[in-house]
This record gives sequence, structure tokens and C-alpha cells, in this order.
Amino acid sequence: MSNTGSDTPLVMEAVRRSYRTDAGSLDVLTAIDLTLRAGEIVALVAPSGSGKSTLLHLAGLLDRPDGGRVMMDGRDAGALPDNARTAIRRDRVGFVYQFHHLLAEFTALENIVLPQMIAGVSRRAAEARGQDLLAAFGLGHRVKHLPGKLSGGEQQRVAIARALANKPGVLLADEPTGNLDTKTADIVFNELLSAVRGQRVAALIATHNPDLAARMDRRVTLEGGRLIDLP
Ligand SMILES: Nc1ncnc2c1ncn2[C@@H]1O[C@H](COP(=O)(O)OP(=O)(O)OP(=O)(O)O)[C@@H](O)[C@H]1O
Repeated sequence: MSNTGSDTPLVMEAVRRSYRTDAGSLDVLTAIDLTLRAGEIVALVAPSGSGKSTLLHLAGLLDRPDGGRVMMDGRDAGALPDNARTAIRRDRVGFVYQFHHLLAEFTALENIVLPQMIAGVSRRAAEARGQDLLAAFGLGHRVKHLPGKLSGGEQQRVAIARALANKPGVLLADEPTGNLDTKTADIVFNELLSAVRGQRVAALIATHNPDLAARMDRRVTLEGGRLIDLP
């Protein structure tokens, strides 16, 4: 369990996804091609309703495409049974959402230790990594706090640390600082970028904020079910 995957941890080829609705088939993603290289941070700047969540779910193996391929570390995830996909998701993908989704009855450290232990890491090693990650996010003094006793920025830092706990190859984030005030969002976002770059994680980060998007390596948007490069 380490970030020793391929140079292109995530490759999506000709991915399609439609939903059945009362009005017929809604073709949300028609031909998605995306390659995320290790250490590359890509901004997904997509209008509401264009298929951003659908794309992130497919990339994170939470959903299966109707056509095309999603490859994680060079393996075609579509060819794998659900339990294998779950294991890959657990070990290779980190998720950060707009709201922290931390377990309220567990401390900051425990929230980071648990996913590691589920992935087979010993408690001792998991705690050591959890302490390191929290210290890297300036939370060395908050390890024993319950999420409810942390500020919004601190909660989101713990959520980011948790997403990185299993040394994922791919980090998927949906407005990761969207719930924070502008100043805190700015600081936490920079910490997120620096942690992701430091660990050579490939990241796809959805944001509506052009200033945050400008700090990433490249930008893409969704148009007519396809990914288009932005300047
Ligand atoms: N399970 C579903 N069944 C039917 N339609 C769906 C389903 N999930 C999403 N959709 C529709 O597909 C389109 C894309 O949805 P998606 O949630 O991916 O958009 P989004 O870009 O993430 O939007 P937002 O930024 O508002 O969350 C929308 O028109 C949505 O209504």
C-alpha cells in the first residue's frame, strides 16, 4: 500500500454515461478522454449540471460507465468484479468533498487511522502516519479533538489528510474548500496543493473558483459531454 502506481494512475478512454429519465435517455457524458499523470493537478471547472459529479464518480470507481474504459494504474477497472473495484478504490483513490464527512464520534487522528487499518495497516504505523499528516497540516495539537471541536478549516484539513492517508495514486475533490470563508479557503487550498504535489498524487479538483483553478497545472471543462481544455 503505497503510491507506487504507474506514471498515469488514471486514464479514461471514450467514457460514456447516460441516465434514464421520464423524458428518455439523458446523455451526460458522451466521450470522456482524460489522462492524469502522477503529480499532476487538474482543475475541473464545469457549469452546474454538466456532469461533474458523474465524472468524478466514474473516475473514483463509484459508478460504471455505459461505454469506454476507466483504467487505474494501468488496469481496466471495468473488467473487475465489485470487490476488486472496492479494494482499488480504498487503496488507490482519495476523495475530498465540500463538507468534511468526518466521523463525529472519532478524534481527528482516529478518523485518519481508521481507513488505514481497514486497508490492512497496523495501528502503530497508521497512527504514526496520521500524526505526520496532521502535523503537516498544522494540526499536531489537535489530534485528540473530535471534529465538532474543530473549526471549519481544521475539519477540512483533517478530511484532506484522511484522503491522503492510504497514499492514493489519485485524489478526487469536489469543491474541497467551497464551504470555507475566502481567506481560510485560500490557505487550506494551498496546503492541499502542496500536500498533493509532495506526494506525487494525480489530482482532479472540481471548483467554480477561477483563482483556485489558475493555481493548478491545467484546466478542463465539460461541454456537450466531452472534456475540453481551458487556457
Ligand atoms: N441518477 C440520475 N438519474 C437521472 N439523472 C441524473 C442522475 N444523476 C444526475 N443526473 C442528471 O445528469 C446531469 C449531470 O448531473 P451531475 O450531478 O453529474 O452534474 P454536476 O455537473 O455535478 O452538477 P452540480 O455542480 O450542480 O452538482 C444533470 O442534469 C442531472 O440532473
